[in-house]
Amino acid sequence: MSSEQTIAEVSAEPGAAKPDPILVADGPRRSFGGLTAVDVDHLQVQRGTITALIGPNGAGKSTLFNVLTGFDRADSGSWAFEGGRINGLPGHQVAQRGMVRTFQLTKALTRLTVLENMLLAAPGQSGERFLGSFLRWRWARQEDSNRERAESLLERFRLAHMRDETAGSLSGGQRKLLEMARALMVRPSMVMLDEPMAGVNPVLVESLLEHISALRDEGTTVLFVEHDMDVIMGISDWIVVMAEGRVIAEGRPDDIRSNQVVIDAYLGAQHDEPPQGVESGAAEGIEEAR
Ligand SMILES: Nc1ncnc2c1ncn2[C@@H]1O[C@H](COP(=O)(O)OP(=O)(O)OP(=O)(O)O)[C@@H](O)[C@H]1O
Repeated sequence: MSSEQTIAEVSAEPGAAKPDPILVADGPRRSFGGLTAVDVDHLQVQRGTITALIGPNGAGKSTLFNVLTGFDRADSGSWAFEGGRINGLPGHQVAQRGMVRTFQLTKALTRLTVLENMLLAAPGQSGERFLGSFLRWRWARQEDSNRERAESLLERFRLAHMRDETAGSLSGGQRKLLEMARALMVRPSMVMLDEPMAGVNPVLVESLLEHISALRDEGTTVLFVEHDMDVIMGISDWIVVMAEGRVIAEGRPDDIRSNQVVIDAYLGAQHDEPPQGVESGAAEGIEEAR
């Protein structure tokens, strides 16, 4: 039975148990001063699915991403990836275990070429100066395989012709492709994408969506934060909705479209802050579907 078939049988409720979860989180909590940014009871991500993490501005989505991937420290909670506890591990160790998140290219990275960006994201980038001759030989072999993988990912993401250009010369959409390609250098079993479509033109959105579907079809689990409701409803197998730090709803796109708690959360958030941009589109998308 495929993961999609099994996810179809899961009850649409916050904290729902999944048939084959790749990630299981118990009580991740993070506050900043008096503000509780994340306070999630329980969350499971089903292996082999595309799961969207959505919610109004300030819901805690990015903070939850940061905490789970070891790029921010939780106040409490424990979580396991592929059955092994990963809370407390730094980001690079979480990535080594196969759970990798994308990052926006920093200023420093935009000065490097596209190919150099890929190679920097490869495994085994440290310790070169301490290597003995045998290890240096092995390292060289590793370099060759990293380069091969980088070249083939650049082909796949249609960036090969840009390999020697600086990353800073890429368009917004091409940068998003590069961010995704970089994440795949370590052959992750789960990728976490933070707003992969932000600022991308419609043609490249299509291309990014195809890449995300292809990852799922190859067996990679995808968890992504996104605001565009058409994208979310169109591509997700499962949707997790956060508001005010908590998971307030979970389900398939059809469950979420008609979920009054979700509609209220978006409208409530808009009431606090005047609707603008994608946020207003998001709430309208949900309202239209009622
Ligand atoms: N480093 C920080 N210091 C203080 N407050 C923070 C910090 N990071 C996040 N917050 C606060 O935590 C809350 C959750 O923020 P977070 O960025 O996780 O939400 P989000 O759902 O990702 O929002 P958006 O969709 O706008 O990106 C917000 O109120 C935010 O202001």
